Amino acid sequence: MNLADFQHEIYLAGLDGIVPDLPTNLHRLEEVAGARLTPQAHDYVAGSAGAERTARANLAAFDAWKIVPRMLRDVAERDLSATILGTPMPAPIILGPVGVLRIFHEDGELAVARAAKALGVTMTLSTAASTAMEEVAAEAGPRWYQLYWPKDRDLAASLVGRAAASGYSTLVVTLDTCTLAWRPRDLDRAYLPFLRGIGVQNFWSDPVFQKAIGGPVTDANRDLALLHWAANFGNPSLTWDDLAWLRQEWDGPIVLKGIQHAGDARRAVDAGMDGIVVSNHGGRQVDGAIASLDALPAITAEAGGEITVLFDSGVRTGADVAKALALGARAVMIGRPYAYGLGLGGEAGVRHVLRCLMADLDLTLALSGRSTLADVGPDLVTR
Ligand SMILES: Cc1cc2nc3c(=O)[nH]c(=O)nc-3n(C[C@H](O)[C@H](O)[C@H](O)COP(=O)(O)O)c2cc1C
Ligand SMILES: O=C(O)C(=O)c1ccccc1
Repeated sequence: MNLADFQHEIYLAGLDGIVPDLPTNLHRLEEVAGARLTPQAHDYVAGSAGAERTARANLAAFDAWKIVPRMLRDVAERDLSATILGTPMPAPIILGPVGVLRIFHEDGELAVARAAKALGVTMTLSTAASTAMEEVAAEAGPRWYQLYWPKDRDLAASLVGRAAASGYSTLVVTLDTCTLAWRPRDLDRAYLPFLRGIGVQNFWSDPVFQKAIGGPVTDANRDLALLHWAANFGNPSLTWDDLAWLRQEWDGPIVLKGIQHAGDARRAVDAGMDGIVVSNHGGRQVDGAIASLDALPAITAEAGGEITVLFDSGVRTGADVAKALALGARAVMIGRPYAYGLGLGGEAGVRHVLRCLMADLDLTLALSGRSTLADVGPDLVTR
């Protein structure tokens, strides 16, 4: 696959008067989605914590870094493929974990799995998925599993055991959401999809969970199931010491998602972790927190040589990906853009988003004189 092919396809279709169904500028997807999603679902995905200052800062941080292109470097043959934690990728772009995808489209996680598989892109399935992990696995290509570590250790063990058994190769443990933040848009609508029983499928289908509530979830015990879910979902008492237990439960790579401080990156190395995602959850957790891109340089300086550093929060364009790579990330995760793509166009909408971002990245790097990821380093950018 030539990553820039998508650009040629769009221009060729244009000769027949066919223009793309969705905007190719992924910043614009949010506006378009505003007109098409339910107001609750749109506010849920577009919204962030507090006054949404960190969400805005995440985007603005990319504006502060500028790419410095180089010329005459023979960029005719290009290859942006990478192997990240043993997973081969056509480009250093991963679908990050986004829960409750059925609020955007009836095919939810299955549509995302099909789109990702068609392009050989890795998807990360959320613990808060609206489709059970085994069902998603049956349709998915390369896949990672994101753990929201529940209070009950047996339940945690069961979730990760099921993920391993159904072929999820890397465990992504999200640390920044041991409880949901103050999110005014959701509060003002009294909207939480999980309270409506969406995003609980990995629990409903779990044998340890079912045992705790005395059997499979039915209309009769649904309220009990939701209470048990709510009591278990977040685990604010976790500490770094708990990672030793998880390390024993999971044979493959473990990635800690939500790191923003170089000291925590160091602790991840010390705890025997394989990777980290420098992320602030898209500004959905601590409003007023540092922009995720601004946290990246100190973290890669501290631990980039010892642990695989991934990045998310604010990635919308090929230039954004290039900047994160230049500042030391090995790959990026995307979140909101593919949720909008799903809501607007189902499987084809997710494919559109991925092809836009991969083609844009390829063209950005080529026009900057870089044909492989090995050519991308700190000298690509300046402030
Ligand atoms: C609607 C929505 C749901 C999310 N659900 C999860 C989740 O279940 N698990 C998780 O680790 N992160 C979740 N995230 C965070 C994303 O993985 C990612 O960190 C974030 O979207 C990055 O910010 P951006 O989309 O603005 O680039 C969610 C984000 C959104 C927008
Ligand atoms: O909304 C979120 O950001 C999120 O991570 C989440 C948390 C719980 C269930 C579903 C998604």
